[in-house]
Amino acid sequence: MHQSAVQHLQQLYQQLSQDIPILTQQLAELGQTARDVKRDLSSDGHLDLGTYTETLDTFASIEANNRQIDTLNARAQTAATRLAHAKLLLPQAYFAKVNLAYDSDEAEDFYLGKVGYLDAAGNDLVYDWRAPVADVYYANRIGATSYQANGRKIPVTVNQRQQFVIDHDRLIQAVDSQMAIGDPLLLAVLAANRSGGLQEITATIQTEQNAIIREQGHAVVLVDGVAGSGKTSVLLQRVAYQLYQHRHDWTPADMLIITPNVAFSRYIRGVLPALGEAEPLSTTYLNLIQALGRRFGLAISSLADNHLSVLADLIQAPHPAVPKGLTPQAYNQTKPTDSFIKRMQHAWRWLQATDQTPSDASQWLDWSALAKSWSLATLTPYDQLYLLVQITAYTQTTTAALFVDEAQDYDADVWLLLAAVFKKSQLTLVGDHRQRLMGSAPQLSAFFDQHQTINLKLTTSYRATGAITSYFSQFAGDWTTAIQAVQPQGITPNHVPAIDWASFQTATNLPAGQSLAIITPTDAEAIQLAKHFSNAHLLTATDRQTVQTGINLLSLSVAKGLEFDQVIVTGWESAFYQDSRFGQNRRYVAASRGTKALTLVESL
Ligand SMILES: Nc1ncnc2c1ncn2[C@@H]1O[C@H](COP(=O)(O)OP(=O)(O)OP(=O)(O)O)[C@@H](O)[C@H]1O
Repeated sequence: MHQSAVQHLQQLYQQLSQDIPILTQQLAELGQTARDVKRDLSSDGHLDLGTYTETLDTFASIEANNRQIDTLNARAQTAATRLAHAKLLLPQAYFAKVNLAYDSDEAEDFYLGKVGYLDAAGNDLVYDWRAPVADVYYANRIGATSYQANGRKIPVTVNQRQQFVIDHDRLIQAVDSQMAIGDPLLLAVLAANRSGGLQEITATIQTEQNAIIREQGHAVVLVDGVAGSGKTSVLLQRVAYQLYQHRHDWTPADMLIITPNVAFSRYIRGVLPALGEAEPLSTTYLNLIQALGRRFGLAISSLADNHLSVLADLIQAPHPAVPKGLTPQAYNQTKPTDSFIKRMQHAWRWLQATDQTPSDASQWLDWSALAKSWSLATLTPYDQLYLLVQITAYTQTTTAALFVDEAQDYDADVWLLLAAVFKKSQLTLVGDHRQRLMGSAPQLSAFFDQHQTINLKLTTSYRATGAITSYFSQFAGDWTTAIQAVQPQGITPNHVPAIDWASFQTATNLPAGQSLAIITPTDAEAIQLAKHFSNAHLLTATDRQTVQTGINLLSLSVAKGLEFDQVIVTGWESAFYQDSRFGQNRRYVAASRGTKALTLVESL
């Protein structure tokens, strides 16, 4: 291995190791000074408000003390961030290097890490993977090229692109990436065992994934990607990227991720902290709607039997009669030929201007009369929420960026509501149109302004061996010919007529550290199967636990989005998987959960 590379790592490692105790000490001292200043302040805290000049002196000294506290706080914040970064980088100071030449200047090495790090003089020792210059690394360019920084195009020549495997101060492997066939580091990462939660992928982000993570030209990013193509990983890396881009004005509390269930939220927890960011907010759609409903005084227990799609059209049509509950004066601010929604929005603004808004919006309009006027049997609380959001032009401004995973599973009502509530937020919606397990997925792009929307695809599947990937591809409909595998062939999937569950556990020889999933068609079968096991993990949608080493029992709908080293799918020939409408999709989802081994059991 190159001596200078080894030396460089050791120097950097030494610097980080030295900085950690220094920064820890600095933080403790700053904390002590802040406490001293506050104590002094409170001990002579009486305000000397005698004469006019004394008053001014007192205020000036309060002001000076406040400034001192602000400065101390800022210094403590800087030291705390630097300490956190040094700790994060200690096990792996960087994962890549690019050698770049700008104009006629001498070429220079840029090291890329999970976070950036400066020396005491302010020189960049490690660049953050999200820094503009890192784009040339991920975009896999070599030779004369350019990247964007602060809206400017920076021309540059990439001379060399290297990847590293590092363990603290040991440089284990260095790969010249334009020389390597395939991507040996990617393959090594993909061969690892899977249990616990999803891992961050910073060191091995692929070019097509990088384009999604760094997309900045559109407020709405729609991603349709095949099973195992890294959609969830890309979504999380994009959260981190957007936090970096907006580091002066956004915090993790400004980011919201909508996940299918609690088990999935648990599965992705930990990825952002591993990238040096705090955990963003995540919730299910139902929870989000319930919280929104409460803002309007509505108790929403279910989303079923809603009329949002119908209402979206109805509110665009004229509605001459004054809605019951509203004063005619408010409604008559606009022409009778105007749409219902235009008139209602004007009416709401008029009520606001005249200080007449209802104290309880949920009780304001006569919902059953309104339902009747539209020939609807009823307006559910969820319908009422949609109408109130539209009428009051409500926008959730506290969410700067919204992310939705498994987007294919949501119906039109969801997109109608999210598009209205989050019209000021950046949206990233990822899904796979073939992974829908019931009902029919609406065309997502129809709900957003096409000028603000970009549609991107991911067709390389990283999760599984070549054999498993080609096996599940046959059920992927229009994706079948597009899906590409990157991993070696591995073991061919295995069909068996039945499994004797009574003796299965003792007969199974699962390698240590590996996870095995037994995927049943429904929860009831997973619960039934659990009776044969003494220590299997039963996973349900509301569980707070996630994938574990050893045996996991779960239904297909819970298995969605998750992955395991080995997978056994039960009932492969049952009506559930032979269903004429959804059988293929179900098989595609089930067969794409295993990374190394797949067994299809014909019976339940
Ligand atoms: N660039 C990458 N480097 C390393 N691992 C990757 C990369 N891209 C994806 N992976 C791995 O591939 C697996 C699948 O990723 P992920 O779960 O994000 O895919 P997905 O498209 O959301 O899958 P699905 O839709 O099938 O649930 C994960 O183990 C992830 O860590």
